[in-house]
Parts: sequence; C-alpha cells; structure tokens
Amino acid sequence: MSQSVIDFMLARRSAPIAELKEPAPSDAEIATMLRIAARVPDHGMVQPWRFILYRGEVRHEIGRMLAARAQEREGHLDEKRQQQELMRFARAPLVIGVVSVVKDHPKVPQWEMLLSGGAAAMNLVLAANAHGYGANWITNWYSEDEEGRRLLGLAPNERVVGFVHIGSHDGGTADRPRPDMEALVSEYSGPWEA
Ligand SMILES: Cc1cc2nc3c(=O)[nH]c(=O)nc-3n(C[C@H](O)[C@H](O)[C@H](O)COP(=O)(O)O)c2cc1C
Repeated sequence: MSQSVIDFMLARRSAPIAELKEPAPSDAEIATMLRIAARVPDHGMVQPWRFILYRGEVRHEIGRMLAARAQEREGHLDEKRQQQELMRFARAPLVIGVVSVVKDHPKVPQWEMLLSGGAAAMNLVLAANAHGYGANWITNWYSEDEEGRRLLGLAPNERVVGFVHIGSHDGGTADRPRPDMEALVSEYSGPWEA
C-alpha cells in the first residue's frame, strides 16, 4: 500500500483557472503527463483519443477567433464579453485539448470510446497535479459548437472531451463539498423494480 498515493487521491481538487500562472510544465514534464494520460483502459485498443497543445501566442490567436465566432452567434459583444473570449485560452500557460476520436469497431460501442477519453482527461489532471501543477478540466460553449471545434483544430468526426488548463498554483483553494458516500453506495438488493 502506498499511503502517499492514497492521501494524494483523497486531497485532489481542481484549481480555479484564474489562479493558474507561469511557469508552465516543461516539454519533458508534458511528455510524461501525456504518457500517463494515454495509459488508460481502452476496450479493443483503438486509441480513441488524441491531444492538442495550446500554448504561447496561439492562445491569443484562438481568443481572437473565438471572439469573432461568439459575435457571429450572439451579435455585437460588449467590451466585457469580448475580453472574456479573447482571454479564454490565455488564462493558463498551457491548455491541453483531450479529443475523442471514435472509430468503427465490430465489437466496441462508441460510447465506450468516449468513456476512455474521459479516463484520459482525468489521468491528465492527476498527472499534472502529481507534477506539482494546478489543473482544471472544462469544455465550454465552443466544445458544443461545430465551428468552434473546427477553429480549435478538431476534425468534423471528433468531439471535445475537455480542455485541461494547467499551470503553477499556490494552492490554498477551499475545497468544495464532497458527496455523501452513504447516499451513493448500496449492497445489491435484487433487480430494479419501478
Ligand atoms: C466533462 C466536464 C466538463 C466540464 N466543463 C466545465 C466548464 O465548461 N466550465 C466549468 O466551470 N467547469 C466545468 N467542469 C467542472 C470543472 O472541472 C470543475 O472545476 C471541477 O468539477 C471542480 O471539481 P474538483 O475540485 O473535484 O475537480 C467540467 C467538468 C467535466 C468533468
């Protein structure tokens, strides 16, 4: 048993994106985090995910594209809304897109491939935390917008599992309420009856 791993898992929490700052993880750290992200259960070994790195100046280019797309959808944006879109990907020093790439397979249903993508995103969050960084997994409106996904580099058949924002974090964020486990767990008591 590794008590330090158990303590780490029991204490994990997301860092608010506004509190993520430089320095970003190094290339070597990112490579390790991605190896951990890809080390997830994957029925049929179809590798139904890929990863996109957004860092440096491209984060601002994306902000400009998202602001223009938001204006197309919503009409004129006031200054505050415009700034919000301009800064979407520039708040954290690194954003990693976890992209679900479902494939045709004779046995594995596509929803299971999507679940494997969720596991990859969670492993990525944990890997970032294990390297001492804060992380936050979000999706936001551009994940549900076909043109938004295209601007972010996804092909038409791909979906967003999450944009994991990563950066240095001082810690100290209050935890959120956690589930009451007694309400969630039961011994099996027979078939469901309505
Ligand atoms: C698939 C998925 C999408 C999410 N999208 C958003 C989002 O768009 N905006 C947001 O504020 N939080 C979003 N969240 C929630 C954040 O990850 C949130 O900060 C987190 O649940 C905090 O809980 P934790 O401390 O247990 O990590 C999303 C979570 C998941 C699993």
